[in-house]
Amino acid sequence: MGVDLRPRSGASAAMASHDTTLQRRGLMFILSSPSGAGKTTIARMLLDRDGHIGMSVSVTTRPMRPGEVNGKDYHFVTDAEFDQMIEEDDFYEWAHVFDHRYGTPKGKIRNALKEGKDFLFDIDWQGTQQLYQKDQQDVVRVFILPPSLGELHNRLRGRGTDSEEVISGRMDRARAEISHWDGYDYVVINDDVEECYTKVREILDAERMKRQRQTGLIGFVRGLMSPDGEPQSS
Ligand SMILES: Nc1nc2c(ncn2[C@@H]2O[C@H](COP(=O)(O)OP(=O)(O)O)[C@@H](O)[C@H]2O)c(=O)[nH]1
Ligand SMILES: Nc1ncnc2c1ncn2[C@@H]1O[C@H](COP(=O)(O)OP(=O)(O)O)[C@@H](O)[C@H]1O
Repeated sequence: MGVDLRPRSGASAAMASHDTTLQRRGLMFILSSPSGAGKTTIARMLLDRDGHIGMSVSVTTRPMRPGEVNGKDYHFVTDAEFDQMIEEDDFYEWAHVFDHRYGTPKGKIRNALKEGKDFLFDIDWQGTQQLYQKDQQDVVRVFILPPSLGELHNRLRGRGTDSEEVISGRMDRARAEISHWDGYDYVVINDDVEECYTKVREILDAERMKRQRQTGLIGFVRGLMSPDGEPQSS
């Protein structure tokens, strides 16, 4: 039997006009991968195409790469500045990665989550574990794998941002990083970039719909069950 797609009129149009966008809690969407597998590429696609997610910009002591922007890709700081931030308890988490330190600043994340804002984190497995221990209910962990180690090497070379020595250090660490795949909720292989993006996007959309994140659901269902049966959408 077909579905009636004709425009609605009268009472049925009024019934259909309820705003059923329910209030929800934001989430902390973590993307991790061995260096070169494509998490920065996927993160940028999400930021460009989804107006509801913001980036958690990490602080790092590593030098800026050509094309990177201070305050957008990272907050680039000296060792002394990083030490001071640790002392002042400014980090949610921080870790040594390669020869440098990286950390997630506390900023305004907690309050923004309550208001329904989502945050994207490009952090490694150590940071992921720390965030998960602090805030299991808000964290969604996605691990991106390359289709092969040969392709990973090609991508690191093709990116053109690291010397051969740095690339070989990153390749040496790739196996160790991949061994943490089972500490994640989802694992996606980045072969074709658009396909990978679509899968990551589907994960994000489904996680946003989770019952426990939809804080407006209780009021909505109470309204439905009230004598007049009118939903309340906050
Ligand atoms: N724990 C933690 N790891 C981070 C943070 N920021 C970046 N990283 C990780 O540090 C690693 C190196 O990052 P980067 O130098 O940008 O190299 P890339 O992964 O090759 O682009 C990556 O695995 C990032 O996910 C952070 O705030 N905390
Ligand atoms: N699916 C893909 N196919 C081919 N090249 C890719 C793909 N995904 C990413 N790349 C390229 O590989 C390089 C590494 O990607 P990047 O996003 O910087 O990785 P990561 O942030 O994980 O270190 C970049 O030059 C990027 O354009």
